[in-house]
Amino acid sequence: MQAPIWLRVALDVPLDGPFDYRSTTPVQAGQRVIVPFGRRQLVGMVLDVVDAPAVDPQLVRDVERVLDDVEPLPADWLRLTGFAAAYYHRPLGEVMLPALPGPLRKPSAYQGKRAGAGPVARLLARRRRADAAPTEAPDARAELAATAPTLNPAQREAVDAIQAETGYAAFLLHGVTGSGKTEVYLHAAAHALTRGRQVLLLVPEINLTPQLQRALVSRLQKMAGEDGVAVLHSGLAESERLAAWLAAVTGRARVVLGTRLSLLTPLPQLGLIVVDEEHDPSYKQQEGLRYSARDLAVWRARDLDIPVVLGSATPSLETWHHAERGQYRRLALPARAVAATPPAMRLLDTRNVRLEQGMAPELLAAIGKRLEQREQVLVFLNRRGYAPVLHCGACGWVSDCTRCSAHLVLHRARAGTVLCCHHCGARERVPHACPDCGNQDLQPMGRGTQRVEEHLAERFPQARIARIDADSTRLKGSAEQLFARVHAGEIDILVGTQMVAKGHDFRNLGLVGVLNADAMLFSQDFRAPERLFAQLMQVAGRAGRHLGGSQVIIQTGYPEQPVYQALLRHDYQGFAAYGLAERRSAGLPPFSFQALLTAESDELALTLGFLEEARALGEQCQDGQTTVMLYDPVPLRVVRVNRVERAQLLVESPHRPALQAFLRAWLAALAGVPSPRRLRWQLEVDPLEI
Ligand SMILES: Nc1ncnc2c1ncn2[C@@H]1O[C@H](COP(=O)(O)OP(=O)(O)OP(=O)(O)O)[C@@H](O)[C@H]1O
Ligand SMILES: [Zn+2]
Repeated sequence: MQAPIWLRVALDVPLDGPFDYRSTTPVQAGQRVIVPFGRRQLVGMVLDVVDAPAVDPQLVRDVERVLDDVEPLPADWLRLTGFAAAYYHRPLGEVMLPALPGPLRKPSAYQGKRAGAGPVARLLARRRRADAAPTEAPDARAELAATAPTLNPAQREAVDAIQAETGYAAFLLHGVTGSGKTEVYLHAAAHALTRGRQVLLLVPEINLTPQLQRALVSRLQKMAGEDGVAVLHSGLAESERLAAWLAAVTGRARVVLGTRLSLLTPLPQLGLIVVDEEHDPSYKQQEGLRYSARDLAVWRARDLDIPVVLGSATPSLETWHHAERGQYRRLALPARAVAATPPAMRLLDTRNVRLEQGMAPELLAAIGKRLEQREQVLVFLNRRGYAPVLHCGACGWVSDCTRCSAHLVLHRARAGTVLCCHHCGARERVPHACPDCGNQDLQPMGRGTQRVEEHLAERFPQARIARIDADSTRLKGSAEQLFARVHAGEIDILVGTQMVAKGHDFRNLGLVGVLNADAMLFSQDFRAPERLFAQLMQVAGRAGRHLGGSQVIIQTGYPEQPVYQALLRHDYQGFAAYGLAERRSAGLPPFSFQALLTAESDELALTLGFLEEARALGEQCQDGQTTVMLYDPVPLRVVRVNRVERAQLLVESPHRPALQAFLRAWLAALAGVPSPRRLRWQLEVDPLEI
C-alpha cells in the first residue's frame, strides 16, 4: 500500500485553518482538491505537503479528488494571498478561494453527469481555438510606433525611467489631467512585453469607461496579439471570467486589464504592474476581504522584484508622502498633451446670490454662452434623484425611511414620482398629504440631478440634455450609449454625478459647472477634503481637453476654504503639503496606521456594549504599553440601515508593526468572547472611510 501523503489545505470557511487531509495520489502545493468538511464537500487549496499531520492521524480524512485541470498555482501567488490574509487578518481560505473564478471552487462543477471533466475541459471544448499553439508574439515596439503619438519630452523621460528598471521600483506618475499618462503606461507595457513578461494594468470601475477600455484593448492587442489581452472585472459572466483567468494563468494572455479583483490573478511571468488613478477609492474592497488593491500591488511588485507604476493627477496623500520620503520615485507630467491651456477655474461665491434651482445667474449665463458657441457643457452634481427630501412646511414633517436613519429621496420614475431610500432600497408612494398634519402642499427640498436636468430643459429648450447617474444607467449598456451620444456631439448639456468625472476624453467640452460641492466640505471623515479635491480636479479635467478657452465654475459658499483655493491655482502640491501638515499635527494617516472594528445588531445599545467590551479587552492586550490608541466606540453616521444599528471602534498606532501585533492579540482575545447571537462584527485594516 502507498504511504499516505499529508496535506495542509486552505478552505473557504470562517475558521482559522489550515486543515489536515490525507491523499493517496501525489499532490503539489497550489493544486486544488475536493475534500469532505463536516457533512459538506468543499474545494480547497493545497498549501503544503507535510511529513505528518498536526492532529491525530486517525482523525484526518481523505481527499476525495485531486483536481489537475489547472497547473498548480505559482508559489508567488500563494505568498501574495498569504500576505493578504495575514495583513488583513482573515482566514487564508477566505482570501484564496474567492480569488478564483466561481466554477473552480465549486465541487458541483466537477460532479454529476453533466459536469464531465469539469469547467476547464468544458470551456476548452467550447473554445477549441484556445488550446491551439500560441501565435508568435508580435513585435510590440513596431506596433506601438505605428499608431502612437510621438511622446513629448516629459512622457519620454517617464518612460525611460520606468524602462531602465527591471527590479523592484515604485514610481508615482504624477500627471495633470489630460497629460497623456495612458501613453506612458502603454510604452512601459510594450517594453515589458518585449522582454517576455506579462503586464497587469489596473483601472478603477471599468464599466464606466467602455470607450476607454476599448481603445486601450485595441492598442494593447496590437502589442500583445489578439488573444494576448485578458479583461477581468466583476461585470463578466462566470464563463467569461474563467476564460480570461485561464488565459492569464497559462501565460497566453500577456496583458491583464482589470479592476481591483484582477490584482489577485496568478501571473507566472508578471513583469510590470500599473495602477491607473491610484487614488481612486474603488481600489479598496468594502466587503469580505477589505483589501486595497493598490497597496497589494506595491507589495506584489516588491515580492516579485519588478517595477510598479502608480498614476494619478491627484495622488492619495499616502502615496504622495511615500514619494516625498523617496520611497516612490516621482515622475511628473506637468502639462497637457494636447491643448496647451488648462481650463480657467472660477469660484463663484453663492453667499449673496439668488440661486435659480441651485444655479447662480452667472453660471446659467455662462452655459448659454457656451451653447451659442456650439460647445458642450457638463453640470456636475453628486446627488442623484429629484430632491433629497420631501417636506411639510406646515408642521415640519420630513420623508424619513422607517428602517434607516436617513431621508427618503424623491425620484421621478417612469411610473410617476416615488420616494426611495438610498440605503435599504425601500420604495414608497409619495403621500398626497402630510401624514402628520394633513397639509396637502408638500415641498421637495434641495435638488438632485433630475431636478437640475428639468430646470436646464426649461431654461434652454433648444439644448439636447442628457443625464448620467446610477439611475439613468441602470440597464446594461445604457451608460455606454449615453456616453457615445456625448462623444458623437449629439448632446449639448450633460448633467451627471461622479460617474461622468472619470477617464472620459471629451473633445468639445467648454464648460464644467459644479453644484453643491460644499456638501463634502464638512464631513466627519478626515479624508473628505482630499476626496473633494481629487473629484473636482478630475471633473474639471474633462474641460478643454481639445479646445482652448475652457472654463470651470465651482459654486460655493466657502470660497476661502483651502481646498478651493488650491483648486483655483491648479495646485495639487500646495494642497498636498497643507493636507499632510494637518495630518501630521493630528497624528492621522499616513503618520499613523489605523484599523476599524465595526459591529452591528438590531439594537444600538447591544452594538455599543460589544464594542465597549472589545475596547476593554484591547486595553488588556496592551499590557500597560500604549503603542496603540483605542478610541471610544461611536455610532456610524447613518447609524441604522435596514433595522440594523451600527457602530465602530477606531484603533490607531504610529507604528504599523505595533498595530499588526496588537490586532493579532486582540482578535485572539475577541475570538474567546461569546459575542451575542444577534451581533456581527468585522475588522478592517487601513480603512478608507471613517
Ligand atoms: N505625446 C502626445 N502627443 C499628442 N497627443 C497625445 C500625446 N500623449 C497623449 N495624447 C493625447 O492626449 C489626450 C489625453 O491623454 P490621456 O487620456 O492619456 O491623459 P491622462 O493623463 O490619462 O488624463 P486623465 O487623468 O484626465 O484621464 C488623449 O487624447 C491622448 O491621445
Ligand atoms: Zn431605508
